[in-house]
Amino acid sequence: MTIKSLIRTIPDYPKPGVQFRDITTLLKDADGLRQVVDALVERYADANIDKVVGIESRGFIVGAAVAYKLGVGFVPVRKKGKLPGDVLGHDYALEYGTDRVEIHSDAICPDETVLLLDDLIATGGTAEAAAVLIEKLGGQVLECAFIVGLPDLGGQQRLQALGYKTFTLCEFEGE
Ligand SMILES: O=P(O)(O)OC[C@H]1O[C@H](OP(=O)(O)OP(=O)(O)O)[C@H](O)[C@@H]1O
Ligand SMILES: Nc1ncnc2[nH]cnc12
Repeated sequence: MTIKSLIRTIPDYPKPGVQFRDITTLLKDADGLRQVVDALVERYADANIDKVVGIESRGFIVGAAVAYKLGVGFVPVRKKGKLPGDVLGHDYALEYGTDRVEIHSDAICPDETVLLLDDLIATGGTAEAAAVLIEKLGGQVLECAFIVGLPDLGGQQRLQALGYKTFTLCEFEGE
């Protein structure tokens, strides 16, 4: 089965009007999980990546697997107040609410090449906030990669307008 066909849609979650793209049905499928990790590892195998940054919480799952297979370290970007050390933070708006993400100040070294990974891009606010944090630490964002893109919500265009490259494994458009 394709990656897209393994993603379940839950209408009106967590708020009326939101079509929630649920990747747990993809992750629990051994072949689906393998397809996702292998496709991302193949894309970035020769890109000289130093770190993979994954965004809480769903970005941790695929981010850690990809970092392991690329043979590089994994860095979590977390929601506010969850990281124990000295942090940098950035506020952002969600499709349904607002939040703040943080990264450990010593997580990225200047000039490191970073792959930013998350499960899904909607408005792009979360990924933009994470990319800003990586750059504040001196890292270079090679690309922002996602399992799912929701082009109707404009996130990829938003990141591209800011100069970031984006990549998605599948998209849900007008559905
Ligand atoms: O492009 P955006 O509009 O910023 O939205 C995308 C973000 O929203 C979801 O995370 P959520 O904040 O729901 O947290 P979770 O992964 O812990 O469920 C998703 O996993 C992305 O991180
Ligand atoms: N429609 C959606 N489905 C799953 N996760 C999301 N995060 C933001 N919007 C989302």
